[in-house]
Order: sequence, then structure tokens, then C-alpha cells
Amino acid sequence: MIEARNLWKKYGDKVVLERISVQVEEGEFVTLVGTSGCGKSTFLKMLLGTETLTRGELLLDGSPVPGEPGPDRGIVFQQYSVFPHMTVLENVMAARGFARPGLTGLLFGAARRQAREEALAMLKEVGLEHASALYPAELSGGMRQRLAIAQALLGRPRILLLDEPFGALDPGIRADMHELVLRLWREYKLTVFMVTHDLKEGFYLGTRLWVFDKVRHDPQAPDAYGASITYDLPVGQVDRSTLDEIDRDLTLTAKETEKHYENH
Ligand SMILES: Nc1ncnc2c1ncn2[C@@H]1O[C@H](COP(=O)(O)OP(=O)(O)OP(=O)(O)O)[C@@H](O)[C@H]1O
Repeated sequence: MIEARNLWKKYGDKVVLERISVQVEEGEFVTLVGTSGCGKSTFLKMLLGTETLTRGELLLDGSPVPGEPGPDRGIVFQQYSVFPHMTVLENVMAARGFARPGLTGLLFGAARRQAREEALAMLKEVGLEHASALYPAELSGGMRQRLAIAQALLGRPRILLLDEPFGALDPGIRADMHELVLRLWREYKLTVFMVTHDLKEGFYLGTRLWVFDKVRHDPQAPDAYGASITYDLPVGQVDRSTLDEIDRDLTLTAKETEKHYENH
């Protein structure tokens, strides 16, 4: 379904990603881990279509990923913005309304009724039916992420992109969100790409885990080389020592980066 062929991404002279070549089948749940700033979000944005690649190819069903977001790809960020003056239900309906072609994106009559029903059904799916009349400021962190997921799923995407969606949540709430995401993944037969800074979360949720890290590293010129996928692991077949090894590698890269910025 997704294929990257020798993909590179640079911002100016800074190489962020290099030599990424991977294939992902429909229905996989890929978790992405790596040190801060190594390009995980950038990779998701390229899948979403809001960021371009510098070199190589990124294919969806054999064709280049469209250069703009579409209903087939939904995304949830750690921090996301909603319309504060609209209720939960209105926010979900707005996400639907703005997805329609037209000048204002507003829905009227039968289309509005249908959007309302779809939005309510989706709120029920994510366990927010009781909160449809609340305003965003009245929601807890977990509820807000449920709302974000409802909006992302409304266009019936095949691909769900999750960028540290639960990073700011308490452990108990996180566990509830894990169950929700796993249920939706199965129910909607989604292909999921999820960035997390938590290796354990990556292993628990994913069917496949990618570690982004630099293969080549020049302490004098940290921007000269980008990250590649250094581990591509089928979850469930990984032993404790491999986990420890990944942990060590990531800590080392983080320390080297820190040292460089302390010195400059
Ligand atoms: N629009 C941009 N212009 C220039 N540099 C950018 C831009 N977006 C990201 N970068 C840089 O690219 C690198 C990768 O950023 P990215 O957000 O993809 O990393 P990340 O692995 O997701 O980090 P984190 O785990 O902290 O979210 C960073 O050094 C960042 O500063």
C-alpha cells in the first residue's frame, strides 16, 4: 500500500531523513520511535501530503502520495486546534462541512442533517456521545483526543496518522486510549502510522516498530546526515536484549545531540 524508495528529506542544508526504503501492507500498525527532532513527524507529514520529499519516491498504491491532505488520510496531533466557540458536535460537523467542495464549506438542509447523524455516530464510536453539547474548554485531555480521533475518522480514511497523540495524557487515560485505537484499527481496517516517544507503547500497540536514528554521525556537523530506519521489527518476535539495545542506541544519539548543542 505504501512504499518509500530511497526517500530523502532536507530543510535547507540540514538533512533530516536519508535513504528510507520500506514497504507497508494494508492493515499494518506501524509505530515510529526515535530521538526528538529525528524526522518522525516529517515522515508523517509526507504521508499526509503537507510536506514534500527532497529526493526519492513515496508511493500510495503505486502512485506518488498526493501533494495535499485527502479524506483517505486522517491525522491526530498531540496538540490540536478546535473551534473554541463551537460544541463538540459542531466541531465534528465542521470538520465534515469543510471537507465538502464549495465556497463556505457550510452544510444546509438534508446534507446538514446527514452530517449531524454521521457526527453523532462517530462521537458514539469514540465514547463521546454524552459530551456532544460541551465546549472544547470543558473537555479533559483524553476527551479532547477522542474528539480529534472522531474528526480524523469522519472522512473514512484508509490511513490513520497519529503523531504522539497520547503523549500528554495520564497513564490510566492512555491505557483507555490504547484500547480505543486498537478497536478502531480493527473495526475500520485501518493502516496506522503512530509516532511515540515511548518504546513500550510502540511495542504494545504496533504490529511493526520502526526506529529512526542516524547511521552516520559527525559530531562537528550534526546537520550533515539524516536519520534512517535503523530497526524495522515485527512486534511479537523481539526479545528483551534487542529492546535494551534499541534503548541504548537512542539514549546515545540523544546524548550526542545534547552535547553538540551545549558546545555551540
Ligand atoms: N518546516 C520546517 N523547516 C525547517 N526545519 C524543520 C521544519 N520542520 C521540521 N524541521 C526540522 O526537522 C527536524 C525533524 O523534525 P520533526 O518534527 O520531524 O522531528 P520529530 O522526530 O518528529 O521530533 P519530536 O519527537 O521532537 O516531535 C528537526 O530538526 C526540525 O527542527
